[in-house]
Amino acid sequence: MVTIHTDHDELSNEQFVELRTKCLDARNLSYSPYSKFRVGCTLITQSGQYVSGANVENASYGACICAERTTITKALMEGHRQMKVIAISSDDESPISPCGICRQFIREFGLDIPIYMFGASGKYIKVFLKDLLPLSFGPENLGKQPIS
Ligand SMILES: O=c1ccn([C@H]2C[C@H](O)[C@@H](CO)O2)c(=O)[nH]1
Ligand SMILES: [Zn+2]
Repeated sequence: MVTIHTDHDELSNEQFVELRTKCLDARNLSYSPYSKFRVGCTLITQSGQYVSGANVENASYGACICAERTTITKALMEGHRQMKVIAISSDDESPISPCGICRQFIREFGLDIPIYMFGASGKYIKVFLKDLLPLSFGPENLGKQPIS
């Protein structure tokens, strides 16, 4: 069973509120004319910076990119290499969970990354990557450390 957390222990109250606001706002960045399913994402880097993104769809449906991967790629291209937490939101009241490909993408940053999932009204759950992707394949299997 996945352990579901309801704390935000690794963040101050201010950081948590900012994360929630930015993550819900990030839905406005979504380009999702096909599914009309807006997903926002915000991550906090180890240095405390916030990076946001959203899902980007394409007329060739298979080319769609999830919010998590646009955001992580944006952060990497801006020079950030370590993330403290990542958060996602949608227009659903129930928090949504990252898809399999995004779980693997987050895995590159370590097993202990907290993933916040916000419902549209701000209620949330938190899970750890290792619980969403048990027995995962990662950089260590290729003799590498998580991105740093
Ligand atoms: O965690 C998720 C789940 C889905 N989507 C996007 C992909 C697609 O654009 C739309 C519907 O699947 O939602 C994300 O961005 N993140
Ligand atoms: Zn995904």
